[in-house]
Amino acid sequence: MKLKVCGMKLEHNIQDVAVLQPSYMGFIFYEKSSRYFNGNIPEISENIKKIGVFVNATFDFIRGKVEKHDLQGVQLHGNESPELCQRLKDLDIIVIKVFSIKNQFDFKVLEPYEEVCDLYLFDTKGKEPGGNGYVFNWNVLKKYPSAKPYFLSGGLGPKEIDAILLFLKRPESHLCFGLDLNSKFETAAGLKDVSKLKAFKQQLLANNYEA
Ligand SMILES: O=C(O)c1ccccc1NCC(=O)[C@H](O)[C@H](O)COP(=O)(O)O
Repeated sequence: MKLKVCGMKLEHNIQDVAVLQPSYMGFIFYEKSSRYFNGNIPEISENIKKIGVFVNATFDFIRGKVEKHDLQGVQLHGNESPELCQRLKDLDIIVIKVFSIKNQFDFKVLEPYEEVCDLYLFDTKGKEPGGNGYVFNWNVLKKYPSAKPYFLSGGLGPKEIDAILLFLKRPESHLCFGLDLNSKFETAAGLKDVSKLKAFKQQLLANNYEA
């Protein structure tokens, strides 16, 4: 099970979280977010993929951030078109398209994205485009029609570990590729609590999920 720690902001905290070796780290390039990243990413292990998070940004803006920060992938949280996803995929980076869910979801909207992104991320629909801090109804994923792996996201925190472990035993989770962690592991916006992340990872490992 891959772990993605999203909404990293401060250099020392990035380095501390990197010690835990999450597979992915997310940096939010959306000015309205309290986790907006406007710094420099310190040297971290090459095993950690750096993912830029965007909301309805232009191709040139995204490419600029990919080049400046040597990002290995992008995560798109707005109404980005399949054409934009294709242009980004042509840069040879990982393209993660986000879809937000509450109690229902029309999976037909995935169809135009099937060929043009690498992974989906299912987040909770809320007031903000991301980082809303609560879970959606995972039963919706029982109808997931695609063969594409996805990240489960939205309000995942230490208190959700039992529910997550149960979910991972259910058939609809068989394409769940990773867990995306954010606000439930913070002491302040963008500042991750390393001990909470460490404990969460250990609980996954204890249940035989490589993380
Ligand atoms: O976290 C934000 O502030 C944010 C703002 C705008 C777009 C995306 C954002 N976060 C991206 C993520 O991948 C979060 O991890 C995801 O939305 C889940 O967050 P949370 O509900 O806090 O666990």
